[in-house]
Amino acid sequence: MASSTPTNKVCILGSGNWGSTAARIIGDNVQLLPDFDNEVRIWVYEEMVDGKKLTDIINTQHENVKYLPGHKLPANVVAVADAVEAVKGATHIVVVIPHQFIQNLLDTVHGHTMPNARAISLIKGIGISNQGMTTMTQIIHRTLAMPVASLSGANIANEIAEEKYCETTIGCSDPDEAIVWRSLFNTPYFRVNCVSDVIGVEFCGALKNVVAVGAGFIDGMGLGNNTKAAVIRIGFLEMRRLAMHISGARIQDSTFMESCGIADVITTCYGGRNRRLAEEFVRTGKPMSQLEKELLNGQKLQGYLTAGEVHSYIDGCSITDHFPLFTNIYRICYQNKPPHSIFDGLNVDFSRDTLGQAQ
Ligand SMILES: NC(=O)c1ccc[n+]([C@@H]2O[C@H](COP(=O)([O-])OP(=O)(O)OC[C@H]3O[C@@H](n4cnc5c(N)ncnc54)[C@H](O)[C@@H]3O)[C@@H](O)[C@H]2O)c1
Ligand SMILES: O=P(O)(O)OC[C@H](O)CO
Repeated sequence: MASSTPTNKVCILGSGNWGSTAARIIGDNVQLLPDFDNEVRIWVYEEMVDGKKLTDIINTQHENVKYLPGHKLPANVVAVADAVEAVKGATHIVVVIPHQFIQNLLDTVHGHTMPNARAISLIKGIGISNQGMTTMTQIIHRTLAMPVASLSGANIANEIAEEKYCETTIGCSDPDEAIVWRSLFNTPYFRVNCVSDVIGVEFCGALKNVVAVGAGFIDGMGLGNNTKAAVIRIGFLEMRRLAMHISGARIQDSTFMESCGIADVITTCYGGRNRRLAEEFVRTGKPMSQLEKELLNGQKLQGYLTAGEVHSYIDGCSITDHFPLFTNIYRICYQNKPPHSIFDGLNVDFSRDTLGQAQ
């Protein structure tokens, strides 16, 4: 009996630590989904590794030896250096690059995507524009004019590549689309829960990186678990307050109780790169950008950039008094304030929210 031709095809834009881990999952899952083409193209920001192109290494060794060493990628994951070539024929586009590079990439593929394509953002970061704060799904939708979902959770990529059980959250406003995205990502060790709150999911993912920087400062000062728990609690409340201020009724409070919310704040404040380098920042006094170059082998930090972006927004709205932790973290990162100043003014009453919603 002739098998029907698959109507769907996945492309992954980004091949860092998380992009490569997502490729392992999706590469395996499409082989179980008759509606999906077996080939999954992954766009690689081309670079030379030990004298060879990273795309050639991935396509011959089936391993991203730089960003996810020690874990094989399924052979149906094909590395492509040209982003336009990567999105050709793709109906499902997974966007997973550090947020600082998003607009360039979208401008490159603009006009080359399929009319029926849709996207999902795995990025943890926000954008600042004349219109205020924008999420990654809003930026993708604005540039590529397609439906966009979000995925975020307590998801340290290396642990997922080792197939250690965890959860994640997909935010998708269309329930039918949510089922398809779930089928691409869900595995016995990577459990997906879908909610309809697209931007709530991504605000959680972006803002937790600022809290992670604060947690790293606490570790750098050697202050212990109770102090870190206080920073996590206050940070979580500031995340929620800022997201609600910006997007109000469009965000569901229950989203903060999903993996993308409380669970991610916890994992990131104990196991993430942003936490680790913030600890080094306190111990060595070196700038974050220098530590990123020295210690991450090409991987990128989002937290200290997001602290700057959040500050530019809340300062522009004259609401820094409502966000003392975010403000202190910004000043320690960028204004040479001492790490201990993280505790300045942490006496905001979150039980009576007088901030209101942005107009
Ligand atoms: N690594 C994790 O554990 C993890 C987990 C969940 C979410 N995320 C999020 O996923 C997103 C991607 O992070 P990652 O961990 O996959 O990447 P990464 O930090 O491991 O790697 C950096 C990537 O950026 C690419 N790059 C470098 N310069 C570039 C440029 N000028 N233009 C485009 N790309 C360039 C590199 O080739 C590399 O693929 C981030 O928003 C991150 O917060 C990461
Ligand atoms: O390593 P980080 O700090 O970028 O955090 C990784 C993930 O976002 C944790 O969920």
